[in-house]
Amino acid sequence: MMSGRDQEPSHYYVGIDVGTGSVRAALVDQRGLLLAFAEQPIKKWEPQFNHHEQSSEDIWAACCLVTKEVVQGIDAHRIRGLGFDATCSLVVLDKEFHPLPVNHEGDSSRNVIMWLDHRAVSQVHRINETKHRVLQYVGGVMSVEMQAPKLLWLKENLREICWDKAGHFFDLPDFLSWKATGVTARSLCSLVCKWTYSAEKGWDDSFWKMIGLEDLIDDNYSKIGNLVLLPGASLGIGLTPEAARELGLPSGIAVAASLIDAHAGGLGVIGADVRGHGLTCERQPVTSRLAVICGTSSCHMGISKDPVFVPGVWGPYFSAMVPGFWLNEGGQSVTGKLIDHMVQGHPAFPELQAKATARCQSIYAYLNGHLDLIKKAQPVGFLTVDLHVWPDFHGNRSPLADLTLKGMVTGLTLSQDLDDLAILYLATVQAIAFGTRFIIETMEAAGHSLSTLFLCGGLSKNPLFVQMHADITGMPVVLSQEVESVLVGAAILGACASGDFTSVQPGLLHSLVFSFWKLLSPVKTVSITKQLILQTFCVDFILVNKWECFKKRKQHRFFFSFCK
Ligand SMILES: Nc1ncnc2c1ncn2[C@@H]1O[C@H](COP(=O)(O)OP(=O)(O)O)[C@@H](O)[C@H]1O
Ligand SMILES: O=C(CO)[C@H](O)[C@H](O)COP(=O)(O)O
Repeated sequence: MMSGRDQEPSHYYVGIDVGTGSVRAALVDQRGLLLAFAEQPIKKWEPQFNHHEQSSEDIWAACCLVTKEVVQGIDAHRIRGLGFDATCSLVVLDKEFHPLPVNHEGDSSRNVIMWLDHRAVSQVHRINETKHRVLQYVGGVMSVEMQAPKLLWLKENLREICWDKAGHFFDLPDFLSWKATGVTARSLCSLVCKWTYSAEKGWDDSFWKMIGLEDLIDDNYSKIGNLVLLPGASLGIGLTPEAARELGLPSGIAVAASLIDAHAGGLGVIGADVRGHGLTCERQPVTSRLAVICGTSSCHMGISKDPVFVPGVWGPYFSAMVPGFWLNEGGQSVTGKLIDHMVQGHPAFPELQAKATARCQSIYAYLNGHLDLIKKAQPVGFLTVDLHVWPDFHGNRSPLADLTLKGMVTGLTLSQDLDDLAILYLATVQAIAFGTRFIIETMEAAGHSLSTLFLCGGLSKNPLFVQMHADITGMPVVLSQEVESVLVGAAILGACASGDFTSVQPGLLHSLVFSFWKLLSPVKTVSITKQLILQTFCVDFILVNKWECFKKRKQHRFFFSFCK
């Protein structure tokens, strides 16, 4: 273990994070400081409603561009390791590793079914009807966003142009590590969380037979992975000369087995050193912390020493994020995407854009300022006394685990002005925070004991989003000093693979604060204290009432099925 953040940097690590909307890279030194950052948008296609596709070539090209940018001017010999994280989208390649189409149009450049794709509704329904034992480890109900239903959809819908020709099905994080090293080993993180693999028992043949995908068992599961490594393990002999040329990195540097993006974010924040901020979690085990990674979606990552079975919450997954710990992953399929959708779809959006541009502000900074203005002396929560949003516009991932649920807004008027847009935005943010509270309460009812939230991801840059999560959950929210914590998580993988660090976390599993994380993830802000909750008592009262309504979501589900 290396010591001290005062030590001169001698080693660098590159982290690459592939989100839904963009690829980001960072150069991180051995003190955990982020020295350079670059971002590049990636292409997305929605050829049909609920079909979402990407291109693995386009994603790789973006990885190359951002990596070259962050290592510019750096002594390449000091770069010791590379780590990837990515969304858990499904990449399809033929036997020669060329892209295959995942669409009826036969367009092979679109060879990725994105994680938020909901095309496989009938397939997931049939998978869930089997009640197979592997379902116990995904919260009791498999999500349409996981890989088994998508594979079944490909077999049933694109047999000739895709399924029969396929040689390799990768989770996107594993595709990236293969592309960098030529090694087809899969990360335990991807296989356990999205593919029904068990860290203890491996693949379950009976599951694949029962759902009609027995052909995947052939050749010892060679198409979906038969060599499984812990995240951070070094792959083969490192970066191939071809990938090194494309990325602008030295050939042969260590490349790590990857993580899903939410898990990299969790790894980047959950062990932060909180000493000196008066937080109760300072004296509590790391299992009292909930990492919430908020981007296009939000993922709620809680760990435990023993498996906890939480209905409607994914997991328990062993060693999928922090080695030796079980992971439960709650989630909301659209959060950042929902806020963008509500704001961009409002008639006053062009006016908002113009006003924000005139002030050189982001639309969200402008909206937050506007809410401050219109609330006058009142707490901001009063603005949504009559307006309520139901956030399940893309189904409910957790804890209801019901993809058929829909979104709803109540309390609409004929107003179309900027005030109206700002209030709708606030109600949406609140609804998302209520969703988080719903997940937390469900996890606690099943045995978790949580006291503190650790937020990261694009939405954690929005002070209103952070504050609402604190107010509505009643928990302190900790933000890491390094806002790009997901990238820090990816760089931790590279640091581990290089051999400079022995593990993604030190051996002392029960220590309150992990020293490795202390090194990599210092705390900047404790955004709310109990005192602040008291100051906003009136808001709290309204939020409590809203919460009572929100909890009645099961009735909402009934309403929808009744109308069908
Ligand atoms: N500074 C910011 N203020 C408010 N919202 C932000 C900010 N930066 C990003 N976001 C929101 O975060 C979401 C994207 O987060 P990000 O982590 O980049 O997503 P992904 O990893 O899914 O690509 C978007 O909905 C975007 O509007
Ligand atoms: O299911 C996931 C994690 O387990 C998805 O990868 C994640 O929700 C998508 O990430 P993001 O919202 O950051 O793009």
